[in-house]
Amino acid sequence: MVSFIVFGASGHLAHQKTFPALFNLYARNCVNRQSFYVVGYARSKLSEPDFQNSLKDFIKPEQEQAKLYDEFISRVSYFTGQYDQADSFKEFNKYLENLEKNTDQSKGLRVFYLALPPSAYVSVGNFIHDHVYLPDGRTRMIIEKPFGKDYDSSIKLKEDLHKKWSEDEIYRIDHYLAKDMIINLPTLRFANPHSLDALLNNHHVKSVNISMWEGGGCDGRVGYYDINGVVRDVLQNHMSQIFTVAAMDEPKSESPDDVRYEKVKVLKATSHASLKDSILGQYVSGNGKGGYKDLEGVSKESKATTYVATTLFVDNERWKGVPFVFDSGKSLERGRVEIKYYLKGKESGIFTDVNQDHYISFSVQPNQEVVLTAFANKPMSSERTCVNASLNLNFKEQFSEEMKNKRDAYEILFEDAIRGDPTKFVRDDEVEYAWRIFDEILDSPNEPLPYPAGSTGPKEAEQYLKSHLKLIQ
Ligand SMILES: NC(=O)C1=CN([C@@H]2O[C@H](COP(=O)(O)OP(=O)(O)OC[C@H]3O[C@@H](n4cnc5c(N)ncnc54)[C@H](OP(=O)(O)O)[C@@H]3O)[C@@H](O)[C@H]2O)C=CC1
Ligand SMILES: O=C1O[C@H](COP(=O)(O)O)[C@@H](O)[C@H](O)[C@H]1O
Repeated sequence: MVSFIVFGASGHLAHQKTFPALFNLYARNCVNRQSFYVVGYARSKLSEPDFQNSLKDFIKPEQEQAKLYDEFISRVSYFTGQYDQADSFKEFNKYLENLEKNTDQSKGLRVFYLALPPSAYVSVGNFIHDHVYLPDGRTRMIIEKPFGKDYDSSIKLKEDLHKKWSEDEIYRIDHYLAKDMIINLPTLRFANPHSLDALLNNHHVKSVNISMWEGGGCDGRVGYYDINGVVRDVLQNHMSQIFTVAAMDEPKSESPDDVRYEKVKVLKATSHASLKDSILGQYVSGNGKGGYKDLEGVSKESKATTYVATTLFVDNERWKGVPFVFDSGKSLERGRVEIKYYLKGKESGIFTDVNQDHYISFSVQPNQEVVLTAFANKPMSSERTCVNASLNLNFKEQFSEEMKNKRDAYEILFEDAIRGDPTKFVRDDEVEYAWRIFDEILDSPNEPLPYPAGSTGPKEAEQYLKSHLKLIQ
């Protein structure tokens, strides 16, 4: 039997992401339906039917899933409790034992998911361990970013959690690790050593651009965003994770630890971001959209950064000398996430007269696509006429059947946590090294550079990207 317990069940994330993902797992038969129970836990005093009803607007079953939805909801219950009182957890243990009473309790698994502000993690983690913990690897705790607010606080959080929990019981979510293209990247690279991965090193690559552009602004999240900004929000976590998968060497095996060992090796060999070599910006009104400071609750003095461009180097054999340039922002022209490895031009031979910023790109969203741009001779031309061409692997076209059943990242991660596979979760040392890399640019004393909402970022970023990526055009 699996009991999946959602702390903070009354909140935004639980409704938006957690319960819909749990329903999908159930509907797709990815869990044993007969022995799967979901319990919402929060302080808000809600009756079970009221809580179940509150999920209706968020879970969107297909027409033919109506019966499954009712079945799923009948397995969702709700418990009102505190996060800082032992009595609540003692009561909760009785509640869970009662729920699990008709099953073989020596085989039961409890997965605790903390959709809570991080300030509650340690207290809740301690009480779970003291009062509702099952031994023998049958308890897992999933936590959400942010894992601290800088290097020092992340170490403290780790140490506090490790007083009771072993590392292999803690599952730190970074949902980017469960995006299609990121899951696919090791296969695309290491299963194709003579083609794709053969290109990905400092013999062929002159620079790498990891971009995470968001079309949306910070509406509805200013309380969180104003103290965190873009570096804490996405660069230290999602973009670092993309970076490690994009830069790592082939792991010795597919075991979670071998994979994460290679990712950590990259982070350890990586330089630290500096304020001197970064562009930090904040959106102002433009293109018919309001600016960051126009949002309710934002002070006119706010220095929160909503745009960043920065550059890192990896000091290892594969990547020595290749700049990894990151750029990310809110309220940009469009949303797109991609890794682009820019390829070197020819230095000798018969084609040195043509040069272009050719690249191999892995697009994470909105489309999942691998593109290799290259020169070709113009067809039907008897003379040598180099033109730009491209080789494309578009997931929607080549895997049309599979892409019809697209799964949300949370669904994939919950299934992995239930199965006990931590590969797509973040290990403690990954978090620490990533904080260390970005510590200097977390809180800049400088005024962020303005850029119009709906644009491509601060005007200074254009030149920055061009020169750091060594672009010709
Ligand atoms: N929302 C999102 O899309 C994402 C959120 N996250 C992370 O997930 C976690 C939860 O996010 P979200 O659901 O948006 O947060 P909410 O603000 O909605 O909080 C979730 C629940 O936690 C309880 N809560 C709120 N404030 C406190 C507090 N100060 N102390 C203890 N409990 C509190 C409330 O439940 P009650 O009072 O009923 O107990 C609330 O319903 C956060 O760590 C966030 O950073 C990560 C990625 C995306
Ligand atoms: O964690 C976060 O991620 C989202 C972007 O996730 P996506 O799956 O929609 O690309 C980001 O908008 C948000 O600010 C951040 O907290």
